[in-house]
Amino acid sequence: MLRWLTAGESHGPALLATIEGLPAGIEVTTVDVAAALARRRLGFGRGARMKFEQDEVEFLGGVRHGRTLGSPVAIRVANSEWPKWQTVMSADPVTDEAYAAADDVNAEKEIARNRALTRPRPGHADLVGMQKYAFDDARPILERASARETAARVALGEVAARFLEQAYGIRLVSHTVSIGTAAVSDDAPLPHPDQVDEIDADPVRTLDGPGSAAMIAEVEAAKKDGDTIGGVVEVVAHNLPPGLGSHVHWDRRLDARLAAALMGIQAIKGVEVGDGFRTAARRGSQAHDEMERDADGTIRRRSGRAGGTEGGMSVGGVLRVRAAMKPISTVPRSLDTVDIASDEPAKAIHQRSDVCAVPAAGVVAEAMVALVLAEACLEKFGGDSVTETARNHAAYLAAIPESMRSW
Ligand SMILES: Cc1cc2nc3c(=O)[nH]c(=O)nc-3n(C[C@H](O)[C@H](O)[C@H](O)COP(=O)(O)O)c2cc1C
Ligand SMILES: C=C(O[C@@H]1CC(C(=O)O)=C[C@@H](OP(=O)(O)O)[C@H]1O)C(=O)O
Repeated sequence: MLRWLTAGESHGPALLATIEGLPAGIEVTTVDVAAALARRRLGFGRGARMKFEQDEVEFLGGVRHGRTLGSPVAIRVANSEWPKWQTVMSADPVTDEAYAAADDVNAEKEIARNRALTRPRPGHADLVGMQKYAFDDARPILERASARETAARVALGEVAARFLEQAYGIRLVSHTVSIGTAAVSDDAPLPHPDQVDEIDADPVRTLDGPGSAAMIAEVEAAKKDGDTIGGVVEVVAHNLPPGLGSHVHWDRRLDARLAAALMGIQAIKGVEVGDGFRTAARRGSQAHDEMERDADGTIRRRSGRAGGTEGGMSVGGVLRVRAAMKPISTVPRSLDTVDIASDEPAKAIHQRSDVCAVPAAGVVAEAMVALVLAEACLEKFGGDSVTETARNHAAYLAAIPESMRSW
């Protein structure tokens, strides 16, 4: 069983992430995790924070001399913002007098920062969070609702991705498919994991030159209008074995688990496995992946419309999932809301924010897919060391009769 959790607030001292159930022997270092976190900070349209955020990483447990021990892995990702927020986000009680007495040139700013946020943003967690958790201030809600938390997931996702590659040769890549109405061309080839650096070098994380220029223009136009913009990202995983997940129960279906994991990312409002919604508009003869035997007798699917799952199981080879992100809800030109302190109509809170975080969402989606696949692989192959689970994987593949081999 693979279990993982994150903790921490956007302006608290740090985020914490822990994962339990990974085997021993995964090679992973703080440099790997820091590199993954740097990828999440990328992307045209992100706010000021990403320019100075350091995402300092520390393993607190579970790794020794660059290899996992089989014990829970614990990772701390520091928040560069913490020094400015120590009073506002103090775990222990702080009085107004303590603010005033603070030997701090920013004392006034801190007092301002601590004022109750009473103009909830439509589209953010503010109002419903205040109702549910009985706060008259949105601060305690937005601090955890913030997608700052995704840094912790990306840290864990990197450990999962190292594991998948070392044990089973599974590799992942993500890219941006569209921002606003601008999209990569329909016939653009699927990205390969070898192209990650090339994708990351593009301001919106795509390999499609004209698509990139059009998406950048969409972000620029939104920014100029004091607006925000969303889009669609895709994650592609290579070299999957057949049979991850199961058809026997809804919550064991790999597609269901991927959908839940992607939908669990802040601001993701739609998930597609393979051609998903586009398949719904096709006839059956054009919707499925017909099979034939290759010259060497291996069963080959002629297309990948299903995205690599049938019956809730990976079919083997390439997996392809998409996630649709809504526009950021902290809209600079501010949406109408109600001030819950004065009961008056008001403009929603506006604090520093991203205009577009779609490229970063791709990196987060990649991490979530890695975590789901790591869990599904461990269910299928078990093992307490990388060597043991790799051996089980090889034995499973070798035991599939030749007449049924499909890759
Ligand atoms: C990578 C990433 C960055 C985000 N940045 C912001 C932001 O700067 N401002 C904002 O209001 N929302 C941002 N969001 C979205 C909010 O966190 C999200 O809309 C909010 O938590 C409410 O959840 P919901 O949209 O899923 O309903 C971001 C989301 C992601 C995935
Ligand atoms: C901090 C991150 O994203 C944040 C996500 C976010 C939100 O509301 O989701 C709001 C902003 O936070 P802040 O008020 O600190 O600028 C973003 O910067 C991050 O991704 O690391």
